[in-house]
Amino acid sequence: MTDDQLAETLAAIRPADPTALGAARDRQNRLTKPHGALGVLEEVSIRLAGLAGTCPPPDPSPAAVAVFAADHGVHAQGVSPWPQEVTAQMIANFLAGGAAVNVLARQNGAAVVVVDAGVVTPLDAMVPEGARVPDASTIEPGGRPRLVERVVRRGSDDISVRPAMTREQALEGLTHGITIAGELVGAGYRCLVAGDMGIANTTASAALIAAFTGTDPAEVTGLGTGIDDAAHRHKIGVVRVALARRAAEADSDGTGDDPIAELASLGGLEHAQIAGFILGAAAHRVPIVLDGVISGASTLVAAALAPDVVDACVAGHRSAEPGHAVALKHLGLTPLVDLELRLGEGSGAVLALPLVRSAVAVLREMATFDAAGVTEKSS
Ligand SMILES: Cc1cc2ncn([C@H]3O[C@H](COP(=O)(O)O)[C@@H](O)[C@H]3O)c2cc1C
Ligand SMILES: O=C(O)c1cccnc1
Repeated sequence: MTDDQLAETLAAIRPADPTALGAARDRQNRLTKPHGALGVLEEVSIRLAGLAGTCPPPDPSPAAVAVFAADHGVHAQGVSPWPQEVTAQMIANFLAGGAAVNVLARQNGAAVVVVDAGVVTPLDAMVPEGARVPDASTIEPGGRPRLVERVVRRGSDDISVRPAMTREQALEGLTHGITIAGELVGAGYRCLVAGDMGIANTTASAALIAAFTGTDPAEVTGLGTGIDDAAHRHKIGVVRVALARRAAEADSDGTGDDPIAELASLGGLEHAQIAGFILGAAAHRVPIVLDGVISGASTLVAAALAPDVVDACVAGHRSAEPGHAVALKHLGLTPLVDLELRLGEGSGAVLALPLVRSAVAVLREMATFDAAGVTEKSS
């Protein structure tokens, strides 16, 4: 069942439409500005035209941010200075509207849905009355944040000791993410944002990025929520141990070329759902704005399953985590802003939403030289 849904989604992901891409490039060059003067905004508008298959593309609005939350067994290795229960406490904060992503989403007109993908701490007493909804199709623009429960298991295993989850659990997570993207698109959202919450998830992200890009753990493992030098060295060592364990596992079971096995072994429950969410958005040809190192790592998984998924992605920002830049380079994506953020939750992506809309508005609304009667340069 889940295999079928994944196969169907992967089959639906197609490259950018070359005719719409060409039309958007041509139109950008006829707008009343020097060629290329709007820089990366031009690239974004062309990318979204290719995704929509029409030039100009539709306004990427309204937007919805799905914050996927889960806990990580590798937390036991002392890779984060924060206690694990902060993951659940932050879910309560998201639902009460008090987290950074809530403030930024309110300001930028994005709806927020929180997904429990596998948090260890029981949420019951922390969830406000009426906040739980059965699925994401009822999330309203301008409405209060809601919680959707898609718990595959309560917390992943410690990746430095054993696989984070089984292949079936990784598949189940991917499928939930695909389904949630479909529900939001069905509800009328025309731009999706993937956010994350999970204490210790920068460790699993570093492991995925090292594995998918072949980069040394020292280059992709960062300070996360803020650790000192000794803890950082230890964290790099933990990622190294996880990669060595995975390499031995792949040697013995022959899964070295299987992105789902890689995800199951080194990732987290939220990485699985975020990767599915990205695949789902791409299958529906709706833009997906990426946040920091967690969504970067998840996009590597998605791109290994369906390389054309990248044509649906916009890199909202570049996080201070070093692995993020490595992931973006591997994917060929240029981040829109670099504000030295290192938060996650979808915060950097939500900040970039006005820029994504501006990119499209320019292509839709600017006058051409012909229409405005402006003389073009002579050579
Ligand atoms: C209060 C608080 C709010 C957060 N919001 C996002 N994160 C971010 O930090 C965590 C990853 O960093 P590490 O791997 O170092 O634990 C994730 O939960 C991520 O979403 C937060 C972390 C904290 C402490
Ligand atoms: O890159 C991110 O999004 C990030 C960085 C540090 C901690 N949590 C998330």
